[in-house]
Amino acid sequence: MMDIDRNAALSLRDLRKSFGPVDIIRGVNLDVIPGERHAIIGPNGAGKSTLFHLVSGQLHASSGKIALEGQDVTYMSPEQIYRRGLSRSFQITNVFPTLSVFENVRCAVQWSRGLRYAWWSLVDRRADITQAVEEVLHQVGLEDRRDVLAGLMTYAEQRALEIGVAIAGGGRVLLLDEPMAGMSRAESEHATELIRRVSCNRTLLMVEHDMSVVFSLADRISVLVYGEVIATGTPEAVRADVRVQEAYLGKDGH
Ligand SMILES: Nc1ncnc2c1ncn2[C@@H]1O[C@H](COP(=O)(O)OP(=O)(O)OP(=O)(O)O)[C@@H](O)[C@H]1O
Repeated sequence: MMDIDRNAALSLRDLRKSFGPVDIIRGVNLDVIPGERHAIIGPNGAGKSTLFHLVSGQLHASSGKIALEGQDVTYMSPEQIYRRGLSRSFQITNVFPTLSVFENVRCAVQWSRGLRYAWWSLVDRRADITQAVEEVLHQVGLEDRRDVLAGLMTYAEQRALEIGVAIAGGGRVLLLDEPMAGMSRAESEHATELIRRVSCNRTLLMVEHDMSVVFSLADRISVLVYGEVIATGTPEAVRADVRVQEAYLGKDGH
């Protein structure tokens, strides 16, 4: 087995995951370059979510290796991986509906700094935390919504907040799982710009079904089919790849 790439933001080597007798991830090798926006595409059931769960520690690999910035994290817990600089969002909206936008982000900032048990009243006075929260709200364009209860916002705004919650921990590597799911065309164009902005000084790994978003946002794309990466490359290279066309993109000009 080739060793991990210590210079990669994320390096996966011969990664495998089976559920009982069924092999779902079947020997994935992938190096995500620091600072790039990398998208994973593939048909339903290809294993994209499973791969994300492995990288973020929600699931453990059957075999193989995962390194985050050169450190082996293969069998670490989600919290340990998070503390080493990996933040993720989920397909399912993951915000507290009865807290305000500001409070949602504050919880995330606080938690990432290990202040879970501090008194709220004291936390209120922590100017550095307030400043960090405001910076996140600015990045995700929700400054004007800071006092609104999260549950009362539109779905697209909740997804933006969810990205805010993900980046609030200050992770250098950001995993986004289908950030455009359920959005209208206009909403997903807006969200694309948001993701472009928040990924400026981070490494982004995203799973996304919306091909126009993937092809406009990603520096590189990996195509996962039946648990194997069949191609990795620039959008142009992936679009031109005959195996990708056969296996996935079809001939309808995606
Ligand atoms: N906990 C589990 N136990 C058994 N099988 C599972 C489990 N989780 C996922 N699978 C199976 O693994 C396969 C890959 O699922 P996964 O959700 O990773 O695919 P995906 O590429 O994310 O699909 P989609 O694009 O539809 O979200 C599916 O056949 C699924 O049924």
